[in-house]
Amino acid sequence: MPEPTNPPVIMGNVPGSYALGVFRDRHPILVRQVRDALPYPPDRLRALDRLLDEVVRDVMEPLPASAHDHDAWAEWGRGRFGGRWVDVPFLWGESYFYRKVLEATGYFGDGPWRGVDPFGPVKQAELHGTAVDDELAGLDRAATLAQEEQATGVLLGSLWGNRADLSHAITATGEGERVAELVVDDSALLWSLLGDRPAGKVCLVADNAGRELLPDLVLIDHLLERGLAAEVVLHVKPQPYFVSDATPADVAAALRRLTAAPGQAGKVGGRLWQAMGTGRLALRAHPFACAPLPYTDMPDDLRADFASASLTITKGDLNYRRLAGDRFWPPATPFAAVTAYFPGPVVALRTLKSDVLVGVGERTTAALDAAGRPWRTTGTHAMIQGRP
Ligand SMILES: O=P(O)(O)OC[C@H]1O[C@](O)(CO)[C@@H](O)[C@@H]1O
Repeated sequence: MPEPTNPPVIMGNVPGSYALGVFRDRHPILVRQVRDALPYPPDRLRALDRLLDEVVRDVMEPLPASAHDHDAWAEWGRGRFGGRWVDVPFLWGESYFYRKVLEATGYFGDGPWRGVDPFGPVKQAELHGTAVDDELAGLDRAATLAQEEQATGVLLGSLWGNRADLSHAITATGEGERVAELVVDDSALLWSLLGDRPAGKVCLVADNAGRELLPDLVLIDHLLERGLAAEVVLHVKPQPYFVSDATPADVAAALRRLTAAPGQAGKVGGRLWQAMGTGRLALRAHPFACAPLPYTDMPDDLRADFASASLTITKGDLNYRRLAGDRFWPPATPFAAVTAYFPGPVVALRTLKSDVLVGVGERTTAALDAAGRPWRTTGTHAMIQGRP
């Protein structure tokens, strides 16, 4: 398949655009929420106030020279510091924003706030909320279904779990009803990639913790239990990112939540706990997971990991943006062409929360546009999109 010519990168400064709204509206709210979420001391509060001022004045400052990753960001951000936040690529600017939040809270510092997740309180509230109780109880009902329905259920559970994203929730007006009909449905391809050959390694590149990670873990258990995967590597973020992105600590918390639950949920938790102990389920938190770069730029060790998998499943909108490239692709551009660089079969499970879209025919986009309600950035629509 010929390589498509790269269309323009999504920038933050397009008037009226989704990206501009994230910089202008969401980021200041988020800094204020972080400020109020934990009892920070005066120096951290001052640092958070400086960050708030920086995003409101819209002048991007570099990381302090003492930051452990100062040089990497200086290189990635060459020519950008001192300029406006909105004038950088959307993906780059959002990534840098979350890095600056961690700097302000002292996450990497030498003080007592080192390693304290600034988004911990919202993640914990979600994980221990009653919505999760209900969702876990649903696993008992699902266990009575026929095998094929169970498989569909765990896949759709993981897919729609992506709506539970606490960064999107900040400015979203209500949850918005989900539209059951998928924009793209390559689920048959996914099952055939898993079932038509001896079970191998599956990489699952996770997105959000809590209400998304729990159904991801249920999907992983399904793959291991049904012999569709011999081993699973669960990729998470090495540090807090995009509010609710899953870190190793969030995986541990989700597994504890599962094992403490009654019924099927507890059984799933017990099996996965054991799988972690034997290495059938491995955790990886590669630094590249928080880099402001698309997967085309992935380092060799990560490439080798994906290359050795019989399937990589990526979760969520941000991973989709990194997989396809955060660009204004004509929606009909084939997914297979855009992801040809990826070192193995890949399937993306995503609810649509940003402008990137490929592999969707003109008829479908026209019909969705004609329905007269926003669908590309609201998380109401979803897709399962892959290539062998
Ligand atoms: O949790 P997800 O599905 O990766 O979505 C995160 C999304 O939230 C945003 O930060 C804001 O909507 C998007 O830029 C991003 O793609």
